[in-house]
Amino acid sequence: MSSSSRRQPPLWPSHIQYINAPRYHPSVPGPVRSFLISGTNPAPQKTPISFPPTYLVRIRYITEPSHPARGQNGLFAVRKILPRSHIIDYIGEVHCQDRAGSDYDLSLFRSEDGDNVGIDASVMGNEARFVNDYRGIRSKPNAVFVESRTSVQKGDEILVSYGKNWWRSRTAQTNALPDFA
Ligand SMILES: C[S@@+](CC[C@H](N)C(=O)[O-])C[C@H]1O[C@@H](n2cnc3c(N)ncnc32)[C@H](O)[C@@H]1O
Repeated sequence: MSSSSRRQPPLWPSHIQYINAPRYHPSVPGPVRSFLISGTNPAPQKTPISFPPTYLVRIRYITEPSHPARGQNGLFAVRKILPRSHIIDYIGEVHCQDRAGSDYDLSLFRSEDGDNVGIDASVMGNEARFVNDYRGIRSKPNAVFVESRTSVQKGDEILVSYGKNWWRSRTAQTNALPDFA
């Protein structure tokens, strides 16, 4: 199945576009885009990079009363995931804008020219956009945005740390959770 024909997964929200490869916002300068697409090669790559589907996780609606993201979705393991496994790529819209209001925006890097490059999955993305932060759920994350840190058991929710700054900028949630600085 080609990357463009892959179907969206169960429970995918109808108002969010499901994508299999990053999209580039016009705010991303050409050299930054070339770097991201083809490493150090400045020549734009004609064929977009496609990312393989994941068979390790699925989206699940959270109903547990004690879960701080109850009424939202989370990403859960469908089989045991060994330490250091690649779980899923975080795909979304690559941009160089201030998107402080987005809860789905990851900072990628700062370019030599000072562009802050982010990847925002608020309006388009893949299953990775449903990864929750571990706070209030487990004592520590079981994954990082680079590689799996510990083994993950079948049925476990995939949990990362969004970082203290992310939570500090959202004071309402921070007040509700105990273990922030
Ligand atoms: C990237 S989204 C994660 C997916 C989200 N649960 C959903 O269904 O779209 C980030 C949002 O999830 C919620 N969230 C994630 N981790 C949380 C946690 N530990 N406690 C409370 N809310 C959390 C917050 O509403 C946050 O703004």
